[in-house]
Amino acid sequence: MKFTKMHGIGNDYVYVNCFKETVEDPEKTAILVSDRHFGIGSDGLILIKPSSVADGKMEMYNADGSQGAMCGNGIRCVAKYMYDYGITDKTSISVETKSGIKYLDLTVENGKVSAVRVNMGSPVLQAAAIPAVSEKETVIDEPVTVNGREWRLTCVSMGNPHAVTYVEDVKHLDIEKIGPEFEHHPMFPDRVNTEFAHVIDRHTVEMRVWERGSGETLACGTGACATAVASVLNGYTEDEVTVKLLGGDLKIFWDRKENNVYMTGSATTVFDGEIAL
Ligand SMILES: N[C@H](CCC[C@H](N)C(=O)O)C(=O)O
Repeated sequence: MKFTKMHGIGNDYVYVNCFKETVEDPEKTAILVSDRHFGIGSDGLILIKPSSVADGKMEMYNADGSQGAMCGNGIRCVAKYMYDYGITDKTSISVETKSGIKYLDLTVENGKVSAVRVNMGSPVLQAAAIPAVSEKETVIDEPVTVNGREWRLTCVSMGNPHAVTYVEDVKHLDIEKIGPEFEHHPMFPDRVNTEFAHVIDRHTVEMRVWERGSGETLACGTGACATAVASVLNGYTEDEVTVKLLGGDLKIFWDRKENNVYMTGSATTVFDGEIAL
């Protein structure tokens, strides 16, 4: 199987051009290629496919083989791949996802995409996509007990479920211990992506993330959007927020008039390869 290794500020995936290749069992393939010792090493697998309703289609799988409904860092790399590898020559494109069609604007430098701005759509505050709290309108103060202490969650869906909680110190967080306890908490029957955020000022938040199906990643695009929305809802920041992650920064703007969240960030190609499956 031919593939391209790419990352969005360190959130790395194996990308397969399914305009040319076919992946018979994407769940199994995701587990295999994601292994950082016996495979290629990645946070998961992303298939770039033709679409009947958009310029392309993104199908995303976490490292454990579970399918994700949306991937912010991934869709920026999908757009870069589509332009750099000649699938499209447009600099404003659409990509079909399990969470609807997303619209992207590409920044091209020396003939290659260097950055992408994504309209990530409207945040779902009713937590309809988060069954545990779906009866609530806007979930700002959902208490949950993890690791013997109570945490305050702001639950936001960006097409996939996120629980944002605020901490004083993200650096010394025992995320390997508490991350899985949030991910598998009974209040989230579909599991959840959890963001541990610290507000730096009214335009800046730093954050670490424990992703559903992949564990701690260096960055999470949908998680950065959820964190920005949660920070505005809690009155901590303005509508324009730089989210600082281990792998780099993402610029998030929640356009309250449109009720759309815009995410701007880089996309990087590492290498092309071929793996015998
Ligand atoms: N783990 C996520 C999918 C990947 C999201 C993340 N890598 C991003 O950049 O948005 C989920 O199962 O909902």
